[in-house]
Amino acid sequence: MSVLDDILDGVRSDLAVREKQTSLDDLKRRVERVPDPRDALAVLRDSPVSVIAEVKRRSPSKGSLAAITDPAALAVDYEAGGAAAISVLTEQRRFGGSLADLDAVRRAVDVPLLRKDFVVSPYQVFEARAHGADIVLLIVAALDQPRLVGLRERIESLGMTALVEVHDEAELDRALEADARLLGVNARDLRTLEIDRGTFARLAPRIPSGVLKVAESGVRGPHDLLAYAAAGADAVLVGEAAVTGDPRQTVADLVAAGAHPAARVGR
Ligand SMILES: O=C(O)c1ccccc1NCC(=O)[C@H](O)[C@H](O)COP(=O)(O)O
Repeated sequence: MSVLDDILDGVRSDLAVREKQTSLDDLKRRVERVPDPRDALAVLRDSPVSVIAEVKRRSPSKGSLAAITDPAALAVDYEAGGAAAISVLTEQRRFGGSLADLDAVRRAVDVPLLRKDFVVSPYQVFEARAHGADIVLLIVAALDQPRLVGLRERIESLGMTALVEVHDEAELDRALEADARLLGVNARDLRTLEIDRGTFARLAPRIPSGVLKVAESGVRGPHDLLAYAAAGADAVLVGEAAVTGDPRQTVADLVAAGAHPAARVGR
């Protein structure tokens, strides 16, 4: 069984428990009391290369990354550093995240929030909206095509934006067929956990110009952002480097690199 399959098994078990605790109707009622989602596409388009910083406690590839006792304080640092959006990992078993983290971050910052999880059901989309997310991750490798399309439509019908994540050419074709408007290319192979930073440059030429491109994973510092930018990235998603260093400074350095004229080369 691959790491991704193992994660998905756990996600489905945990989801079944939550569905028993809170009905879909209750979730929908909660959604009605939550302010409208932010226009994440407009925000991400606002600077040459935007930075999405991630609240990431641990990971299957690295184990524990940082003792994040206060996710809200971390998010405030990210926002102060200039992050255009913040990604909150809500998967519990392998990443140590939770919807409580999403709530805490939502209360603390105003930038768009990404619910970063392994979404397989409309219930999780309603959860994301009820807990203040503006963007929801859809991982193509975790979904068959009808489900991918259905979830993307559900996310957009609730006013949110779908970040559709791919890792290879076949997944990219499926994402485009599903009308993805915000597309993430993950350098990390979720089945083997290997990182290949060349993945973005390989796939980017096949992505239509109207689609916003996010380079995910493996960003260690400004040099990686500039390399992704040169290959056409509109935004980068950074987790490990942000939580293991000085979060505010790390993000500020990336934001400065993303705003530099050199970041425009190749775009
Ligand atoms: O991070 C992992 O080990 C991982 C393993 C299996 C599935 C997903 C995983 N990570 C999710 C991500 O895509 C990253 O958290 C995100 O792109 C940031 O990556 P990084 O900057 O390399 O921490």
